[in-house]
Amino acid sequence: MAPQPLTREETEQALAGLPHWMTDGDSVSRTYSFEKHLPAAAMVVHISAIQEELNHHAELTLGYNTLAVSVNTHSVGGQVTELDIALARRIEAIAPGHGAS
Ligand SMILES: C[C@H](O)[C@H](O)[C@H]1CNC2=NC(N)=NC(=O)C2=N1
Repeated sequence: MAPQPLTREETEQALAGLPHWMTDGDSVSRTYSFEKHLPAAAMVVHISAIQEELNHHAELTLGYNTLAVSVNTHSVGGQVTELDIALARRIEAIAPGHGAS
């Protein structure tokens, strides 16, 4: 069954439990900072493994010591669904282990 798009209010409620994540109404996103480049790159690989497990994939933009994550659900026309929130929660859970802040 196709996931149901969340309203903006539902999205903001869900993000209340995910500090530093934000929404523009069409996606949820967060930018992480690192001390160095390689830990940021390693977190990309770790996120990629989670994404394959969930079959849900974010846009990941790797900078020198930053990693920007942005995700929405393509199958419902690029809206936010619980699948995006679930991925954001999984990413948040691994972030401290990569020294991301
Ligand atoms: C065929 C495959 O299941 C789909 O393309 C998956 C893969 N990853 C995905 N990722 C995201 N963000 N949205 C999707 O709708 C989506 N669909």
